[in-house]
Amino acid sequence: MLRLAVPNKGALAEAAQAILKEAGYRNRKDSKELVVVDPENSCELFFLRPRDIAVYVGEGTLDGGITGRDMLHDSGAPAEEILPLGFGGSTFRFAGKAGQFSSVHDLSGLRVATSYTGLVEKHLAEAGVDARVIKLDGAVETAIRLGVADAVADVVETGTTLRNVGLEVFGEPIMRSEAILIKRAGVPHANGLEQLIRRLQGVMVARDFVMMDYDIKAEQIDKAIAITPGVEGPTVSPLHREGWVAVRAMVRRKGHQQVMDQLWDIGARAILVTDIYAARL
Ligand SMILES: Nc1ncnc2c1ncn2[C@@H]1O[C@H](COP(=O)(O)OP(=O)(O)OP(=O)(O)O)[C@@H](O)[C@H]1O
Ligand SMILES: O=P(O)(O)OC[C@H]1O[C@H](OP(=O)(O)OP(=O)(O)O)[C@H](O)[C@@H]1O
Ligand SMILES: [Mg+2]
Repeated sequence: MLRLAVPNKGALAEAAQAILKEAGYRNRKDSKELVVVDPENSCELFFLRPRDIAVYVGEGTLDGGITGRDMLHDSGAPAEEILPLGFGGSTFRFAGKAGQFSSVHDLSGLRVATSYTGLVEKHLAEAGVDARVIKLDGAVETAIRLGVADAVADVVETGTTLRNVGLEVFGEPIMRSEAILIKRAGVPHANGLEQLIRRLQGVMVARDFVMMDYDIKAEQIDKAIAITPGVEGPTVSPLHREGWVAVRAMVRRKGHQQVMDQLWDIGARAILVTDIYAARL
């Protein structure tokens, strides 16, 4: 039985539950359900706070989990990333009053508020900066106005939260984060983990790619294949029309309209794009 940790709240919860559902695992019926048994997939899902997930997985009580890369590094738990999941993207950055700071070195002797003390202390130590790290649970952006800190270090996605309180980021990003699948460091994959990885990869492929079909004159096929090389090479079949072929290839969803334009320009017609419902490459 694969024992898996899933965020029960916060920015990653909904998308983590959605990707597992798309991968064929059972979902919980309501947000009060903390454990779901999924006998068809030999799996047990434990709904936990995102911050605690690396701790459970690092201790070996759970075989795998979904959390943020920043939270994994912050925890210092002996767990490792095995698959980035392509959602929940953010950067982890220092911020302060506009114009006051330009690099991490300006923090020397000052106070930095954060909920990610492990991550920030490590970063400051690596930069050789001696600053005091103040641990807060959340809403850290307010700490400057209330005089608890001189700067903050927090998750930045759109930057709206910072702008709303008149702060701006400074220095290099401390980390680029996204949702990741983790397991305990240095142990072999538990039973069922390989299958989970393959299924999640399949969901990401189905999300990132579309299927493109079109007809084109056989003499143009080399140009067409250069535009739509597919994953392992496109399928080219004869068309019931002298001198024409039908082509089928997977194409990245992003930019597929430009690909259609290029195909049209070299004479492709009947260009059709369809969603991929599920995939296993
Ligand atoms: N606005 C956001 N956009 C994208 N990812 C985010 C955002 N806020 C947080 N995250 C990511 O989500 C993960 C969990 O953070 P989250 O804020 O959900 O947890 P939390 O602060 O412990 O919970 P809560 O905010 O519910 O108290 C982290 O990896 C973080 O990088
Ligand atoms: O750049 P933005 O798009 O504004 O997103 C970043 C904000 O989102 C998260 O807050 P959350 O809602 O998790 O509250 P918290 O600070 O209390 O954890 C994070 O801590 C930032 O405050
Ligand atoms: Mg938060």
